[in-house]
Amino acid sequence: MEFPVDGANSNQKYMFKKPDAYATIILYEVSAYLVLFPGEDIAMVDAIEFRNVTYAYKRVPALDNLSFRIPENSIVGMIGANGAGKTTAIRLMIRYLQPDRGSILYKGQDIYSLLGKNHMLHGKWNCGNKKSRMQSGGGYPITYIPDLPVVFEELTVLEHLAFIGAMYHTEERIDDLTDLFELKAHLDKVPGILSKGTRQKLSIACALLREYEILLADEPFSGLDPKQISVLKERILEEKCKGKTVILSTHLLSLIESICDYYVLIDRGRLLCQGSLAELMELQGLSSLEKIYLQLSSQEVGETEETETED
Ligand SMILES: Nc1ncnc2c1ncn2[C@@H]1O[C@H](COP(=O)(O)OP(=O)(O)OP(=O)(O)O)[C@@H](O)[C@H]1O
Repeated sequence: MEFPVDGANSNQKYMFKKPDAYATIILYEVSAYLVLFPGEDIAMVDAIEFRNVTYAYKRVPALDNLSFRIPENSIVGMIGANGAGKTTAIRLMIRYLQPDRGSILYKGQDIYSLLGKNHMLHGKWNCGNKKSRMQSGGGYPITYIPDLPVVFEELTVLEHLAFIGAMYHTEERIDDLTDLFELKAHLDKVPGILSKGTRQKLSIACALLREYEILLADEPFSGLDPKQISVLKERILEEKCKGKTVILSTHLLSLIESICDYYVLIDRGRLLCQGSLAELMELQGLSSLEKIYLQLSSQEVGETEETETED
């Protein structure tokens, strides 16, 4: 590798005879950046960050001072027992619910600061064309596969897709998605006569139809046959290759172990642990995600039982 030498152009930024000196100035600039922006992680940006989030449904506590991070451009598995708070965390991320305490950040910005209050709930902020959304600062580009498909009972499969495609100006994707999820034979049917798995595929196609940066998927494999599970896994990996972030809430640990880069384990609304599989395996001295989950969740139950007995 050649480095610029003195004399050629005195206005050039780095003029050193030795590679060491060149490297030194780069190190100096990186260090200066870290001093100026100590909270910034150059290598890993957070797509989403929960900071001490607490949420209760009236008097039912669901999340308790929960903090975790979702690294950008990764596939993240959100894992926890029934009632642990995964769906609640997802509903907070899509701004369907609002935290009682704490904050949720999207790339370092409070999710509620991203667009005006009038656009906060139920996807209203998505209205308008692509250009106006870009002009409004890029908005909050999250799409969502709910745990139970949300459908309009009177609309056919094609009408669902045409409606959403028209809203987001992405009609051109309908053909590919109906092909991919084998929906072509069902285009004229209303949801009431579809099988559970086909309703789920409609829900997935609706979510993938729009432009987004983060895909939140709550039990997305529910009801899918083995071929379609494989199709969805492939599609999720492709989305990551395109720079997207995917958050998967699921109980199917062995299924997601092959695709997730990072895990967030939740128990009764609190964080059990988070990290890559390698980090978690090293930390816990165990060889699989299932073993880690079973070990940590049984520890937590044991601790609680002890406390309750003492009381
Ligand atoms: N609409 C609601 N009203 C009252 N309590 C609720 C409501 N939704 C959830 N909860 C409670 O909040 C807690 C967290 O539930 P949540 O659905 O977030 O758990 P989860 O981890 O998604 O569970 P699962 O794996 O069974 O889907 C539970 O105690 C649940 O009973």
